[in-house]
Amino acid sequence: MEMPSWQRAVLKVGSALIAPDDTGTSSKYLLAIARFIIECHERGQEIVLVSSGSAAAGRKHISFDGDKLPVTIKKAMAAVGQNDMMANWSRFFDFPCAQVLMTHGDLRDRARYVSVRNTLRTLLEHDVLPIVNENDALATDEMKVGDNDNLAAMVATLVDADALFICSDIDGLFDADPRVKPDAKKIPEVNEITEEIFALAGGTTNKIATGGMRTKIEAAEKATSHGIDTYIVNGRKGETFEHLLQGQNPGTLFKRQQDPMSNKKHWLRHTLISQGELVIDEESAAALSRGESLTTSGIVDVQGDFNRGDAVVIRSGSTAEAIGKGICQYSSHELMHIKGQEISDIAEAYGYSPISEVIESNDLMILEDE
Ligand SMILES: Nc1ncnc2c1ncn2[C@@H]1O[C@H](COP(=O)(O)OP(=O)(O)O)[C@@H](O)[C@H]1O
Ligand SMILES: N[C@@H](CCC(=O)OP(=O)(O)O)C(=O)O
Repeated sequence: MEMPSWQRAVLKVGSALIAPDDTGTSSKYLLAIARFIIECHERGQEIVLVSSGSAAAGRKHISFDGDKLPVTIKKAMAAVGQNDMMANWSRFFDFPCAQVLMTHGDLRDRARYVSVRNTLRTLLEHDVLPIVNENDALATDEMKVGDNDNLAAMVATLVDADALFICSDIDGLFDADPRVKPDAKKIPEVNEITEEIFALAGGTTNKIATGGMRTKIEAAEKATSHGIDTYIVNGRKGETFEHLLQGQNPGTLFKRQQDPMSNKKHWLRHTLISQGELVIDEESAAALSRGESLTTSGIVDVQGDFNRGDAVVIRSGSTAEAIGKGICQYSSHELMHIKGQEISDIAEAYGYSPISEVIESNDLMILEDE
């Protein structure tokens, strides 16, 4: 099946390909992937590699026999294995590789997001292969993306890629997990990612992997809504990369949406994690869908505990539906006092003139925009 052409792609490689057993990194599957990267490089197509496998590689240095890997052990494995993983990749290329480690903290802060974006773009301009991973050794639960499928989708939007290739140990998305149902059928193309598509996904059976199929579909949802074609392919098969080089889809293609979201709206929707909720009245909901800002007077209720600058979900008081998400200029504590009031009344009651917009239209994404 023919695939759309692309100029810049993010290639995500899972742990099962980097370190397939307990003996550390292996070149078994990487050789074919590296050849693909080199061929793309020679054709002038740009690649950003998102590589898992630091923890899997670190198993060789830090032994652990139990069933459930403690977080501290996994972090230590990641710290030592990251080095091996980078060295394993670098030896295949005669162009330089750059290690870029990030956490969700670097992506949800707009200034840091722009800074990472500039670094990645500069590396590409200078013909360096960026190799991205989550900074597992340092990331806390609150700070991490948690899986490299979603991280790869965020990186793909960061660098404005036109394709995302997720290389796993399976031929694509099947109508059930083939390891559980051997007669499951592969789905070559997905035009729209619906709840039914998510329902097909099972978890992973690999102890050291993170996501399973669900996080790959989440990644596809993020990337396709930014106009990026997303593929799940089998990185264990050399012919996968021959097909890709010939412009043939060897796995599952999730087709990009025709009207992709702007960069900032995409970041708001898919990168920022909301810390609370604002319930608003009907009049305000109508104003928001006309592109206006959210003001204090339309807020009926405030839920959660958030600070100024945090993202919040906006919910309609009449239908209880989530209608948008935005960056809030007030903390939840402040809003509890001033919700439902006109700005002039607040000024009179509290003796100061607060900012009239609780969420500026610029910092707001309405779900019906998608
Ligand atoms: N519907 C499905 N189609 C294909 N694979 C699925 C499905 N549901 C669950 N899986 C499982 O997802 C696994 C791939 O995810 P994972 O182990 O996290 O790999 P990676 O390390 O490449 O991220 C497959 O080996 C398969 O067992
Ligand atoms: N950042 C982690 C990998 C996380 C992850 O998503 O793993 P995988 O499911 O194998 O892609 C590591 O390098 O070990």
